[in-house]
Amino acid sequence: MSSLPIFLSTNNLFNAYACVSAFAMLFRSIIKELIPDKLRNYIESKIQHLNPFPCHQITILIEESDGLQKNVFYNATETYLSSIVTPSVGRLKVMKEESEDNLSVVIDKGQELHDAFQGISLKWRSFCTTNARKPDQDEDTSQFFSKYIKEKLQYYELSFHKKHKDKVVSEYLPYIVSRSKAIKQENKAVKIHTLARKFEYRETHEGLWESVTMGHPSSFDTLALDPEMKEDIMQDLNKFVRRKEFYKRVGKAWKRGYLLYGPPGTGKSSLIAAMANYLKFDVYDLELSCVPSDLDLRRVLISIANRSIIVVEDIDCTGDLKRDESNSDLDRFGNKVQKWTLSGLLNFIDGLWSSCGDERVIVFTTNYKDRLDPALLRPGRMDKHIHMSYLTMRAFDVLANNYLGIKDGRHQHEKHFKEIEDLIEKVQVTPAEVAEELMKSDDADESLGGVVKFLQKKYMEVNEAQDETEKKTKIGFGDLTV
Ligand SMILES: Nc1ncnc2c1ncn2[C@@H]1O[C@H](COP(=O)(O)OP(=O)(O)OP(=O)(O)O)[C@@H](O)[C@H]1O
Ligand SMILES: [Mg+2]
Repeated sequence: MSSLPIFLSTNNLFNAYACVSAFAMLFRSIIKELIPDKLRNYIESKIQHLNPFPCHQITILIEESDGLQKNVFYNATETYLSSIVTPSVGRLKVMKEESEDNLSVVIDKGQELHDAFQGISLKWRSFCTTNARKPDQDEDTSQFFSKYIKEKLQYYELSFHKKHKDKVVSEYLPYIVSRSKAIKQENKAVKIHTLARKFEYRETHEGLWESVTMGHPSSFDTLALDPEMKEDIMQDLNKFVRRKEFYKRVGKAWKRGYLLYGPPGTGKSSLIAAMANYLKFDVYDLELSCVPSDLDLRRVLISIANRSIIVVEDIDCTGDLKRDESNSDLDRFGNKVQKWTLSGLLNFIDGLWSSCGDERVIVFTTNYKDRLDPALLRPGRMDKHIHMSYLTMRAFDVLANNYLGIKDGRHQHEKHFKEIEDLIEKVQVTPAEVAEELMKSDDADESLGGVVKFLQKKYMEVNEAQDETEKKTKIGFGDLTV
């Protein structure tokens, strides 16, 4: 007797609610026609209070497209949701974009996901609706399928308590956009671009650059540099990328120039790769000898994307850097053509053209800083000069860890590390040379022994060279005194 009324009352309750809602809608449309706005708002607010089941929830729809244009916020939502997927989601879809490193996992249609933002509970649901029907007998199948795709609508529903509407719209939704950008950036595969061969012959004005995935494994962890120097470079890069507003305020183009100088094999190119991997910026390897004129140089530099590293390697060897207006060449038809000039390049670094493009890092490398035109070295031209020097003991620790997995060599391999420490300051060896020795064996002791022998040999060579010079000087004096 007692269970029946409860069952009925639940049913009745819903029926009653439906009736009240229908009546409220009808009543609202009548008063809309007949009653002035102010009075109408008042009556409507009273009706809301009369509603026995006030709806506290609000739902936002995020559709994949409006039928014609793609909704970029839908993509942002998809990326964001894939980063907060929990084990409670029963069905997932896996996708991968060509330009990205990682797989992205998105929730499948009909699935729910819960999120929290500044204490607000949010519920997400994924939907996919299709106007499923069979093609008519006389209907062209290709037309049917293109129509079918248009009629397939994917969307997300976001529900939350209506009192949080303002916060969700003004803070949570923009947060999704910025998070999705950051996630895309983290997953992005860094590319290296080189000037297309065709460019040399001026046959094309499009596709100036060709690119491949860089795949260089160098990182700040694997770079054998003194820790303070590493930290300083990383801090400098961090400061640069977050100072958009600062650059705008002080009226400077948002870019940063680095000059890396030092002997071959000290890690200049490795540092560039580490910077690119750290910032997730593409690298544009600018081979200046392929650039026929200042006009082309401008064209090439303008076509470089933002958030990139422009690299000019071995700038001291790049054509006739010191020649300027007289710098001309013959094209394949024998005509005299003006080549790019140093002033053209400098104009792009800090002249009027420098403000084309945002968030760009420009790196010049050289083995011989003293051979560079003073105009390039002038204070303020390249923001940071980084000396890549011969190997120090602290940098060797990084190599030993990279190549042999030795974390604390002074305890594990005390004898060898002591010998290396004694010798390394007395000779000039590059990280590249020592890395070569460390690759010779998988056995740590054998490898370290090889490094010791290599350093001893270098030390003997230094001593012999010194003896030789001293001998020559003595003979010289002898000759003089005779
Ligand atoms: N500082 C370093 N840290 C880690 N590995 C290094 C370092 N320097 C050199 N190496 C190793 O030596 C190889 C050559 O280094 P890299 O090409 O970066 O030198 P470079 O200074 O650019 O030389 P070059 O002046 O000839 O262009 C690298 O592939 C890397 O294996
Ligand atoms: Mg190099």
